[in-house]
Amino acid sequence: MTFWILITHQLNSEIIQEYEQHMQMLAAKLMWLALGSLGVDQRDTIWAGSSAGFQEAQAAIQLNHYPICPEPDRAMGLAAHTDSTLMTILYQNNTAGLQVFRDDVGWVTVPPVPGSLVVNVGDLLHILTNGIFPSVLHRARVNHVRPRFSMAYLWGPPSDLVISPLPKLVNPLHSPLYPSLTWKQYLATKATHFNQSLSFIRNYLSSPDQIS
Ligand SMILES: O=C(O)CCC(=O)C(=O)O
Ligand SMILES: [Fe+2]
Repeated sequence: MTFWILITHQLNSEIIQEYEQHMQMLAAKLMWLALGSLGVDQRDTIWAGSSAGFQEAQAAIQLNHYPICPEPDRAMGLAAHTDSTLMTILYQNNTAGLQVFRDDVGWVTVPPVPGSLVVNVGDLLHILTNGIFPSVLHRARVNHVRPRFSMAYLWGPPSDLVISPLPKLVNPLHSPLYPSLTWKQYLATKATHFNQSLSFIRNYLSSPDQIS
């Protein structure tokens, strides 16, 4: 909580810059762990740069505040969505609220664990891995006892970089499910098609120029 107050009072402070630097390094590390587990290395991911640190990556920090709500069953803090990122690294204060959707059981609460961060796979990692790492549908609930805060580090590629299923993950048995497109194009699609965006672009495999 103290950390949050400091940040909100000094948005341009060194604290946020330092947090950003740590998140940048963590995101690169997590990206290699994810890609490495699929046998993808630096040769297959040219934009990672010579130091493999994804220096060209773009990121934003989103600060979320969910005030106490007298009727939490009649309100939603953040509606169900997937993130339009490669991945999102989320800090939540010690108040539960984040839920992820699991096909087999429905909405599941992600309990805040002190000192831990939550990593959400975003739509671009879903595309890049041809759906092997599916992006996660999630939402944030409110409660009537305590306010909730979260801080999302939204991490993605350079906005004009063309993203497509990694060639190494595509073969005659696993055809590419998504077309090539930039983050900018994907965000424009998301603005129109919301949670249907991934299935929408799947239908445009043969004519990516038409995506907007
Ligand atoms: O507040 C949360 O736990 C979720 C935030 C989130 O999903 C987002 O900022 O995209
Ligand atoms: Fe999110």
